[in-house]
Amino acid sequence: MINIVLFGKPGAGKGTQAEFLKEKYNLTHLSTGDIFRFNLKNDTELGKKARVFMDNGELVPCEVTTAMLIDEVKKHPDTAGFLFDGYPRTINQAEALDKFLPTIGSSVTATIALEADDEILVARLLERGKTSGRADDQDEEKIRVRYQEYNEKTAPLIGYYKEQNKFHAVDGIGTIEQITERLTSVIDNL
Ligand SMILES: Nc1ncnc2c1ncn2[C@@H]1O[C@H](COP(=O)(O)OP(=O)(O)O)[C@@H](O)[C@H]1O
Repeated sequence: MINIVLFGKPGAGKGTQAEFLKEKYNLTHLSTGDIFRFNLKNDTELGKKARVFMDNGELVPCEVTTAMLIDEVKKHPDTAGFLFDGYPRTINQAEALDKFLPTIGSSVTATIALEADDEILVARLLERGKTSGRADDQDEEKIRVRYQEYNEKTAPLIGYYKEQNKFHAVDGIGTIEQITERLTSVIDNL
């Protein structure tokens, strides 16, 4: 089983690249952002718990997110592997994943970060906000909160995975195809 964690700031292109990578490597794509948005749209209990945080650009509490993620993983017992997109986003979540995966005889294979400058990313998000309907993409203030959340809570994961020799970085600026190629070459050399 191969488990890849796609890592990057909001707007870095995780979702776009995940679409290609899941096909190429036959992986199950789990995007916590997408799962939350699905629950918001359908007004489920989970959606109700997540809405305030998401709308403000804050992280949803870890217990809620981790329970949801584990539920999703368990739905795919026969998969060739997972492509985690948007999870883990805190050290607490990374530890939870490292504790959970061995219970299904697995572990994180590698973390790949898509890197890009904040200015480029904020512009991308505002552009996406024009069509995505996402409340958190339409307001520069909320985007700023997401970057703050990233810097405070998510960035420390770089050190966490470096210590395990599982961290790889890829330049996230270029055409979609170029970036897919860069990611593919990292995965092929794992
Ligand atoms: N692992 C997570 N832990 C807590 N909250 C999360 C997590 N993943 C997604 N969310 C919530 O869903 C929102 C949107 O997620 P996503 O689409 O992945 O964001 P982005 O485009 O900012 O990377 C986040 O701002 C957060 O509120």
